[in-house]
Amino acid sequence: MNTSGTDLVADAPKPKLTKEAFQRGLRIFRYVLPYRAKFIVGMVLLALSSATFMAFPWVAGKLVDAANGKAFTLPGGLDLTITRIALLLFGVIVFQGFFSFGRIWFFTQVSEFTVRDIRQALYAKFMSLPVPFFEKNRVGAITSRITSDVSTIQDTFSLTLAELFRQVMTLVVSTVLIMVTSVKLSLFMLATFPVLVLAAFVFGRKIRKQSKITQEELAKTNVIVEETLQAINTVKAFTNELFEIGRYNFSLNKAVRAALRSNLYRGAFVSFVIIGLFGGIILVLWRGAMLVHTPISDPDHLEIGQLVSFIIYTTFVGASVGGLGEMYGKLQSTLGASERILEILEEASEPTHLALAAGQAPLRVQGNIEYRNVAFRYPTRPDLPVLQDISFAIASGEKIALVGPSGAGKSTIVSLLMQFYELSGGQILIDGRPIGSYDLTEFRRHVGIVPQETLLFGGSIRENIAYGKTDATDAEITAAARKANAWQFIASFPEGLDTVVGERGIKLSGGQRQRVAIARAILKNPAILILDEATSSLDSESEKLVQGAMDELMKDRTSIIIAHRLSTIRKVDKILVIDGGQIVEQGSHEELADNENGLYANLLKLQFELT
Ligand SMILES: Nc1ncnc2c1ncn2[C@@H]1O[C@H](COP(=O)(O)OP(=O)(O)OP(=O)(O)O)[C@@H](O)[C@H]1O
Repeated sequence: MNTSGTDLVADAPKPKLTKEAFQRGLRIFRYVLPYRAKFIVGMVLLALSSATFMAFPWVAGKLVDAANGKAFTLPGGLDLTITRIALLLFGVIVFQGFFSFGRIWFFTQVSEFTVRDIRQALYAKFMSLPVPFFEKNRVGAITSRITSDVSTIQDTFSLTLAELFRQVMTLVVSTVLIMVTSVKLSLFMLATFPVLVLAAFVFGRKIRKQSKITQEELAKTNVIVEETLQAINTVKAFTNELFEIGRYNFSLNKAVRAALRSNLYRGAFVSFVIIGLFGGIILVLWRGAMLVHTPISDPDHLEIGQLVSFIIYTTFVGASVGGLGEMYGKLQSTLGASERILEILEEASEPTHLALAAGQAPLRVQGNIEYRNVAFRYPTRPDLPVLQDISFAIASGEKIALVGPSGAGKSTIVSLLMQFYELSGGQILIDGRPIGSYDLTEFRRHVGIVPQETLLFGGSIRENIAYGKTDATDAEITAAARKANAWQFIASFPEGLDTVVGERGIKLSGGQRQRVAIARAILKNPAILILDEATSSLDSESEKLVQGAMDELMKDRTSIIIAHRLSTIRKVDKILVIDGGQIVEQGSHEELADNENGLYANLLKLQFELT
């Protein structure tokens, strides 16, 4: 029994084992269906190994009887000597070994394949869920679905189910066998021993709760240490050393008190197990010995061998009663885990698809964009209108810039074009058609994005550029890198395109990362382009290279630039000035700069002063 207080699944909520919870949780079994043949073989082997396990005490009892001078005669009339019975016993064990091997092998296959399928389904689901899902749920919580919840289920398929089956079978068969041996002694045993085991189990759970309290108290003292050491300057500056020492001592004493209390229970538990459980066995032994002592003619008389088997079966009964109690907790965790997994699998996906449907012609997009009275609130903050009445039009091949203070809504405007969110009002038209009427995957293929902060995936520069077109040839990748002004720095690395970047590789500078992102977008060759300028300033050399790459990228494409440095957008066709989720001014650079009281002219002045 686990009294150490380490309860691995304690943190996950556990549903009550109701019929509904059971039925809902059982739906996870549909992932086992493809492997049902293996599952059935595993079950048969499990039954066989349990049966041989159950035969062991019986044969062992016969061996004791044979030692006692009582021959063991098989139904065919064959007398078994001590050596033969010992060999039989050995045979039983060998069979059990083989059956157990087979059971583990088959159940492992079922659980590994099932869990692989569940993980695949979950990951595919994650990929297809809409962006708001990831804003409403913490990433940690989502990833624990695919890690710890799936592991819980794996344990169930590989161990818990088999254990459950074995415990039930052991309990039933042991009870029947001892009943056959001696009804009187069985009833006596069943009235005492399992009750003691159950009491021990309940006691054990209480102790685990107590140890958890101790751990929590100890964690609190650690928080004090961590906090104060991290902010040691603040502690010293406020001369609060004594105050912190007092706080720590108080918390530590609380932890010690909790630990003492928990160990008091633990000590009591250990002595309960020793006195109670072993006492129970002694009680049964005592009753059994009395029965052995009765004359053979007495209907209740027991042979010594029978008593030996009886005692072994009794420990089996005790172990399975305790085991079933533990199983209850495990089943709860499994149901909880499978419910959480199914919940995600049943979330609505975006209408994306991975491959082009047969016979479907590739979508053509000219790149005419029109926003008509677009209003928007983020699903996570429905009370806050982020965009109101946004209307503008861009003809194919035109370039516009969005400028405005931080938090005005510029990034939001472009993320709506990607259809990451549903509009709260108004319409977006592409080539005169509502954006929602396009096939989502096909449409996104025609929109390229160079984000503010380029996240490179761990891997080579080649892989990172080819992310824009996964089947690109080396020549295409090199050409894109050249156009993006990235070739110079890539060629300067000894490993060129194979240079590993990301967590385990070299770190590229901000300007270099952006040029990789631009090369990616060039490869993708989209009709519509979104450029989110980096806020952190680059040095002038790097900026010139990035700007040149952007100009190359924007050629012949409808482009929307989110600009933070106004110097970079003088050449655009139109500038939209956004403030508080609305378009407050629009026009060319000259027009806006001339309007002295306007926001744009003010922003321009501010930037000029700063530089
Ligand atoms: N995913 C989100 N969920 C909820 N609110 C958001 C989300 N993204 C942005 N917002 C809010 O929407 C408003 C507009 O943000 P947005 O990022 O569009 O501004 P921005 O003009 O692009 O700012 P910046 O120039 O600083 O990038 C802000 O109030 C912001 O807090």
